[in-house]
Amino acid sequence: MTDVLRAEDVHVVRDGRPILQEVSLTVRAGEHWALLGANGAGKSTLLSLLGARVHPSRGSVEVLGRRLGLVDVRELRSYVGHVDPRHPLAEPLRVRDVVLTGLTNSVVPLPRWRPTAEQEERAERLIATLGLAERRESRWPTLSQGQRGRTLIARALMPEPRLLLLDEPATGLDLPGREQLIAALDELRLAHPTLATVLVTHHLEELPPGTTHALLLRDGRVLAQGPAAGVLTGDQVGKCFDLPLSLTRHDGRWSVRIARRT
Ligand SMILES: Nc1ncnc2c1ncn2[C@@H]1O[C@H](COP(=O)(O)OP(=O)(O)OP(=O)(O)O)[C@@H](O)[C@H]1O
Repeated sequence: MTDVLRAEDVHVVRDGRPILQEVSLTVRAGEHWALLGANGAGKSTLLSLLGARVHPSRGSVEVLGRRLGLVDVRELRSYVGHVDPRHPLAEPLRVRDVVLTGLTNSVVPLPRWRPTAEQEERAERLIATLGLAERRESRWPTLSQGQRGRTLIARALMPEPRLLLLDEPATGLDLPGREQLIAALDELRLAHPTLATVLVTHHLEELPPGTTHALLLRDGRVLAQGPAAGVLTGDQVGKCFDLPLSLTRHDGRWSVRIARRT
């Protein structure tokens, strides 16, 4: 399988403080990674690095064989969809127009820019895949947080990225919103079999059943990584959060609780 992303021995230092240390990660086409760790462990920093928004202080990051620092970051970013729940949209754009801004990588439509018929068709298909067909004409301020999240995923997919980065996409969602998001992510996996994803979350309950791999970060270092079944265990996740944990998996979904002493 193709390497979509390869980070090797990456270090990030901010204000003289190490934020990430000795992080290596390879993501291949069709893999779906969960990135877990306590507050401040470095998850968002790692995601920004993978999305070519932050440069490593040491080590290398390659997106589709192109090395960060040696090629135009705008070119690298065009291969990566980054879904940021803090998307700074203030204007009352319609869902379909927000989705189309994924092509211009702008917050609002660029003046005089018009999509082609194929681009409009792609936007419609993604809107349908993300379960937003009935909302295509709704305006941003009238959308629920879950609908906004799914709109941003469709937007990030417009330029046909090979890698989709999702930073806590279920934050603030109610139960139906969270479940719709998880179903939409699984649908996406089936509709785009070569797409790779990296999803940051605090809650294992938010992981889609299609999650194939996991990486646990602790204090800026990789505690464990690899196929999800081997990494998402009570023992490993417990070490990551410094708690005695018990994990179970049912119908592809994970749940976690404090382990009871016997
Ligand atoms: N711009 C910055 N300058 C200095 N330190 C920073 C900067 N951004 C983040 N940090 C620090 O880097 C560490 C990792 O932050 P990061 O946001 O990557 O963690 P996280 O695992 O995503 O945390 P959370 O779960 O709280 O979102 C934290 O200690 C944070 O204070």
